[in-house]
Amino acid sequence: MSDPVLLDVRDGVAHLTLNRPGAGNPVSLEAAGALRDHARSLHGRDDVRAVILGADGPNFSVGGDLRYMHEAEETEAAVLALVEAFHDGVEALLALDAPLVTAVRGAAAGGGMSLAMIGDIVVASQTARFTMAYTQIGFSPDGGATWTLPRIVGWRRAAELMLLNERIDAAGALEMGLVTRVVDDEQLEAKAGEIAGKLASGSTPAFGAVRRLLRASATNSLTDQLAAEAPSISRLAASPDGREGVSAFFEKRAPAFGR
Ligand SMILES: CC(C)(COP(=O)(O)OP(=O)(O)OC[C@H]1O[C@@H](n2cnc3c(N)ncnc32)[C@H](O)[C@@H]1OP(=O)(O)O)[C@@H](O)C(=O)NCCC(=O)NCCSC(=O)/C=C1/CC=CC=CO1
Repeated sequence: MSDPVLLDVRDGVAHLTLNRPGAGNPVSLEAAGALRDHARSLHGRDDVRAVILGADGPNFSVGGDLRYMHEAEETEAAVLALVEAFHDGVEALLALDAPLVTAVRGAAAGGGMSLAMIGDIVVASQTARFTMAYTQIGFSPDGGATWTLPRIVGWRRAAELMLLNERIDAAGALEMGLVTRVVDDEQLEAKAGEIAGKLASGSTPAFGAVRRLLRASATNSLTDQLAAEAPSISRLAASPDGREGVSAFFEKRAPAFGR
């Protein structure tokens, strides 16, 4: 059987593609493991300066593979194994300096929605529809959704998404701030590629610092955050990219980062 998640690196951008289109790209044990392994393989690669996580077919992902969970003999152990593989993949993506663009068409349900939400930039097509889905089958969320969603849309709306499981269409997702860009269905890959391409020509260490600082801000006090920002900016200012950025400013040219 083909790889449930494809990886292709070209022009500084790693393309991760969920590849079970006929089944709606469920997060199966195989898919979670493949996502984790591919994400880990990107670590230490200087040629990866942005990542796009998208999906083949009409749906981004219907979420955790309910058939696997339903048929498991030891349900708790089986679901834990699946969630741990899934979470290892999420952690591996979050640990990269390279920013993450998620590209969503069709359904992003349960773990599929959680996965879409870890993008730094989330692009949706007109067909996108999001639902937390978990509690309607008696589950609690995973994939970091109880962390990301309150920070993206606020506690009140996050609670509603997780308790009522309403389907949010692309316009609703844009209005709520779940996504920042909605494009025609046939434009989705091009728009995600355009954004990732722009990010890939930027300063990857600076983007990595932004990702870490933003996440740390969720639990840091302002004093702690100031203490984290100071060594970060000073280290980056003295780095090759920082020096190039400032030189380019004075020379009135575009900076050439990380080459
Ligand atoms: C909103 C839907 C995602 C899409 O609705 P619709 O387009 O109307 O399609 P359907 O007719 O409902 O479904 C098409 C077929 O796909 C099967 N299917 C749908 N979801 C799943 C799934 N999650 N696992 C397995 N199979 C699924 C569905 O049975 C249909 O098959 P048949 O044609 O053979 O009948 C809608 O489908 C929907 O609401 N789906 C359920 C969403 C859901 O509950 N997802 C799981 C939430 S829990 C979770 O995500 C948990 C984890 C745990 C572990 C690790 C990782 C992630 O998450």
